[in-house]
Amino acid sequence: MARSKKGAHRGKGKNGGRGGGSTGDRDDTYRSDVVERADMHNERFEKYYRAQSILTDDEWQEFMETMRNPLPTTFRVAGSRQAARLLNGTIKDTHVPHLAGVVFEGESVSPPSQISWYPEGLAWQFNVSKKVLRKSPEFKKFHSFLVFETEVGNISRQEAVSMLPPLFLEVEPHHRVMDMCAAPGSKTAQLLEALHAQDTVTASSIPTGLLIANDSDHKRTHLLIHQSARLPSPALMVTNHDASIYPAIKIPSEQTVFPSGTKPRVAAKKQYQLLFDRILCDVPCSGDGTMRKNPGIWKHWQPLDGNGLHSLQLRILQRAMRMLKMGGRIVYSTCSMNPVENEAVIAAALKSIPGFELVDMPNHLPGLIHRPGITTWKPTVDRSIFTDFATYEDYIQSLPESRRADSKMHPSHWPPPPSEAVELNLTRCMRIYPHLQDTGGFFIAVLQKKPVPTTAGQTLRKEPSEGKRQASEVDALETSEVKKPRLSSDMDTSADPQAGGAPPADEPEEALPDDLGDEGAPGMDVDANAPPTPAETSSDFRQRTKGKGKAPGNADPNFKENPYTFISPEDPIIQTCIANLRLQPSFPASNLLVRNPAGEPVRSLYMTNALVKSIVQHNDYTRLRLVTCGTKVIGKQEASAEVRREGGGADMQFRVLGEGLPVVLPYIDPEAVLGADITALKVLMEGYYPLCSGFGEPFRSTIEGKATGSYVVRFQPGHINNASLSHDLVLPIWKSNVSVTLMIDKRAKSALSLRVFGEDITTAARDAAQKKAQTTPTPGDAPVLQKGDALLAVQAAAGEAGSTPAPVQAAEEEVVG
Ligand SMILES: C[S@@+](CC[C@H](N)C(=O)[O-])C[C@H]1O[C@@H](n2cnc3c(N)ncnc32)[C@H](O)[C@@H]1O
Repeated sequence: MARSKKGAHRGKGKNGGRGGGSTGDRDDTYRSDVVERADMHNERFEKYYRAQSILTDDEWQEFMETMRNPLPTTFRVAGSRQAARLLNGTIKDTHVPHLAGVVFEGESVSPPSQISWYPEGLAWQFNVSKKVLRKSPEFKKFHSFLVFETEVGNISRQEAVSMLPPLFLEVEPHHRVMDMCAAPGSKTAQLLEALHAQDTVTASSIPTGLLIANDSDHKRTHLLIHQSARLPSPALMVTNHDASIYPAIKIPSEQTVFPSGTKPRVAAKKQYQLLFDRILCDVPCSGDGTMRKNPGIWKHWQPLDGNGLHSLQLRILQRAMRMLKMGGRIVYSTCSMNPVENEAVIAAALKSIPGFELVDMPNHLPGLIHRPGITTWKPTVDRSIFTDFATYEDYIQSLPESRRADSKMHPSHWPPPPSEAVELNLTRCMRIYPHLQDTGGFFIAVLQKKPVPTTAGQTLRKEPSEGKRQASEVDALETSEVKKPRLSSDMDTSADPQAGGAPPADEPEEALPDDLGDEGAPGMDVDANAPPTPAETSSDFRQRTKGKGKAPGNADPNFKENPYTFISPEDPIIQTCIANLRLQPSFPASNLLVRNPAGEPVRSLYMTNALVKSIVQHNDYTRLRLVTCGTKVIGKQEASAEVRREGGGADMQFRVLGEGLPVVLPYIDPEAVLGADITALKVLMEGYYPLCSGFGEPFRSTIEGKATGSYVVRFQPGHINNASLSHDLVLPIWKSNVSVTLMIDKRAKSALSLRVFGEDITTAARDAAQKKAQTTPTPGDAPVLQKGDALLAVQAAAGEAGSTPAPVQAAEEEVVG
């Protein structure tokens, strides 16, 4: 077996809670090494939640019983909407009918079913044992399909409730979106998909909006990069900050949307603070809603974790509120059922920053069953679940004076007085309990920033500022004044200018000062668009035109990422790329950047949209702690020895990368895209370097007539034997002297092969099968597979590349978990 079925279980994540965890998702913080059912008890848990009266006595048993049952397997068809629809069609019309009527050991097994509330039926669930997945040929095959499509990012294995928050944000392609606590990134992927709603099956759109995915854990930001590589986006930035003190981001006036009536004095300023239309606060929490997936929590759960996280959760939400545009929306979510992490945070945030309201969205997702937020609760002041103090004052009075200052409890742990709770509309929050729809436990609140009416027809024109710097938010001129949060000393952020401390009540709105000294616009204004002079070397030219997203001063010396350097469109290498790749004049060449200390286009070119470029150019990337931005589109192809011998290579250095092709495709001259059919695709699948002479006509003549280099091929829909290509497929190839290579990752190739040909016909699969045949162990003595072996195991599972029993089990644990 790949891992032990028994053993100790870690009970707490980072940051004192689910900090590293997430509902579902590929997240190992609370690895669910199996806990015996008999051990699924925790007196403190029961006592605490009984005291909260969140459920009736009748429901309590059902709730507790469901908490002890394993979760169904759930997944979401991911990627751009059109592509997702196609794959969903395959699941619905091909896989599910095959799985209907399966009988295993005398019992019928239900096929996957669509999650009723997920839009367009793109999310699924099924509840079958590992034994069925292993032994039933039909389910084994379906499982292989899931493993492959998960590997290449077309399917996201995600807990059902974890899919909810992005659906309540209703992101549109022009929105400026912030995901405050984003790693590992399953919700980030959903937000990106919404930003890319205009994508087609083959081509990506370039949204005018923006998604910043942030996480305070540097290592985990790399999970975000991995996750988002599945939907390459020029509109993405990944940052590494403590969300509760997220810095103000500057944007120039041309990226600012001025509401009508903006004072000329304000509009004339050069820089403003970027405000967001949508912010997700999926905050670190104690995670007791994930107990079904992470049964180790049973052993360690205690309510002081929730008490301890409350302050951080509140500060993150308050920071989000200060970065929101008027009319903008925040979704606050946790996978905890504890009111101290939920309604208490919402109530304290609403009280500390006026001008916000909870949005009532009970029927937003028809079919979703949830309960209203609660208006009163009983925090415990110690581990023994002492919940008898009705107010903070009662509690603090009970302490000897000498201990009061050390208390970890805050007034905001307690519920507001009943009339205030009604005023705050806390019942508009949404609570999801496991027994309602066989899910994990979850909490969601949707907040909106509203204009604050003052006298007839007028609104307050007060803006929050970034501490002493008076950074204002011109996008939201008509917002409320922001009061200093009523937090106790350890939560008070006003001393930190980046934490958004509140301005004096009468501070007028101000744009950021034009003269930012060390943070002014970087070097692109140095005649960057003048073409290279005849005397100038490429390198000189680059020095002159460099537009690094880095400014001196204010920089964070501990931030070690490479700088971001925008390359001038006139750069000789860019010009060569444009010519060789046949990119049309509309190609946004000025949005290409490189990431290396020298700022030279030596390996990969990334593409951003205009807004991301603007942010990179107007902010010190070390202050932003920018881990990545945009998406890789063009990469250097080392010329083969053969090409170099022939004197070639210099002109052929760059090619469109497979991952960047959807972004670049709309700009490639259609005449330059080669046409082919499913037969040519089969040849390219079956060999690493098939000879040009091995293709049928007309593709053979087309490709034989081409010089060495990078090309893009559009495969038309069609059928051969049992294989079927139902839609256009566009892929990059590399033509050498006499052969051709499909330039996609071997896992993507295998997934594609399974989808189109019904089996893995790739060379990698054949090689793997051969290798396995030579080393097949005797049953019972099988090797433990590593993560990267999963594909191999899947081939075995699907019976397509030899079969050994143990690796199949390993693959199951990768996906079914
Ligand atoms: C519940 S998880 C987020 C899950 C994520 N939204 C998803 O759907 O994949 C909470 C995340 O918050 C991060 N985190 C903890 N404290 C933070 C802070 N102060 N600022 C930003 N992120 C923080 C943790 O590293 C963790 O990745």
